Amino acid sequence: MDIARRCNLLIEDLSVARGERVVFGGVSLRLDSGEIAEVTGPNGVGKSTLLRAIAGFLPLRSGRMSWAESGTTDSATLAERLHYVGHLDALKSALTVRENLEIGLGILGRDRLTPLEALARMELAHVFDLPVGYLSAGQRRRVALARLLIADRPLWLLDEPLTALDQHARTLLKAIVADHLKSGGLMLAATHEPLGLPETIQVRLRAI
Ligand SMILES: Nc1ncnc2c1ncn2[C@@H]1O[C@H](COP(=O)(O)OP(=O)(O)OP(=O)(O)O)[C@@H](O)[C@H]1O
Repeated sequence: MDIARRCNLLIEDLSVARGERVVFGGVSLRLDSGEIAEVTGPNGVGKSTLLRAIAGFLPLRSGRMSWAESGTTDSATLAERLHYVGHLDALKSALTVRENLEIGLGILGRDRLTPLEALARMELAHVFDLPVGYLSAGQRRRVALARLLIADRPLWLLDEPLTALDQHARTLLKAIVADHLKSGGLMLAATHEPLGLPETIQVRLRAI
């Protein structure tokens, strides 16, 4: 990512409903290039719902959301600027890791690392040609996270990114997140466990 490109995500007074029920309301947040926020709160309070709404998978009930960039003439939408990694890994078990990552290329485009380079960054190059169905839960998670490194998208939305990762993989993830933020990226994570990165903005959701 071009360090000269500055971006920000502005969320104002957001509320989202699932079915007839309003899950949360009054959520506001401003996130600028280089910043990370963690969304916390008890089970069922709406952390995943908030990330999915920002990703454009769920409609807003009320409130506003905007994305701004400077230093680029490309007027992409927010959906084209984000990576979303849900708590389900969205990998196809019958396909190899290589094939799964190559499908991602078609959807996300590629302008950063190759699939093999991205996998090597997550220290999993040796499983490149194995079917995903052969992998452990933590290895699957690492493959899903490797996708972040293939297409250069400034906003990362990660739902419970630490799930199934051992201590070493957590350290790898923290390093790629720190690099992303240093190069002007933004990240919003829904998590029960803090990632432990400095100056993290806290968004605490409360039951309504
Ligand atoms: N597809 C759905 N249809 C209707 N309600 C849903 C749906 N998915 C989730 N919900 C409800 O929305 C609320 C928020 O769920 P969400 O998954 O966002 O919570 P969460 O804070 O991420 O929880 P957890 O910590 O358990 O992951 C819950 O009450 C849940 O039952």
